[in-house]
Amino acid sequence: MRDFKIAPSILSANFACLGQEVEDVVASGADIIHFDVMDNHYVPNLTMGPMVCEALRKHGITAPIDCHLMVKPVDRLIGDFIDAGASYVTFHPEASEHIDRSLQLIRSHGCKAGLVFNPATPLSHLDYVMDKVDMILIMSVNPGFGGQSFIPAALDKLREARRRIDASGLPIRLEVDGGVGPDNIAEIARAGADTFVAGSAIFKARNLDDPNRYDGVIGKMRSALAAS
Ligand SMILES: O=C(CO)[C@@H](O)[C@H](O)COP(=O)(O)O
Repeated sequence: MRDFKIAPSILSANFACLGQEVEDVVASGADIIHFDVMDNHYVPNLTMGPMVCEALRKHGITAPIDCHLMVKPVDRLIGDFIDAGASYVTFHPEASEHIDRSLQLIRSHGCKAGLVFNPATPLSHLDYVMDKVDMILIMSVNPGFGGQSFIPAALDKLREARRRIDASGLPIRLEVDGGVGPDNIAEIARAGADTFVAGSAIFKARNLDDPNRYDGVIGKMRSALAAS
């Protein structure tokens, strides 16, 4: 069985008590915290910056934080997020003038680097940089908002990304983001994903017996993965 990771997207958390929300979701079994950064320019929404990432680290969060930068241009912010405690920094090929340079910049700070593919962005951007990525993120919705429906064409793209990763022999994670939940996670895993971002599916499904826990929904996702 692949080493599956579940990464709640805090875009759907209660921002009024974000530190507690992240603590709760980690205590409920989350592996990675997915941190969506939107600039109201590359995508039509505005969310959080490096200060929020730093605040989570100061709050005591030690889980990996996966910063998905939906910002353009991206290079100037990379160092700020790494200084703030990011474990992964991923960005969109459309947001960098020099993709190879941006990937190297991330790795040069000792951070893991990733490229993100919108539904209509071809995987050919990987052609000459496979050895410089630690993560490939396939968007299964158009970026900018939580709560959208999974775009089925992402399954073919995941299969193609998995083929490229296996052919490379490199330890690259294959992440999927958008419309993922307990009902479709098995099919998505069979297409090749190993890292699953889920925002609304997790944060809208607190345990009925304890509003500070999300074990129920995370457990359902793990069971579906185990049976996939
Ligand atoms: O990056 C994004 C949206 O741009 C995602 O991380 C969403 O936050 C996923 O939300 P759900 O589709 O799981 O509600």
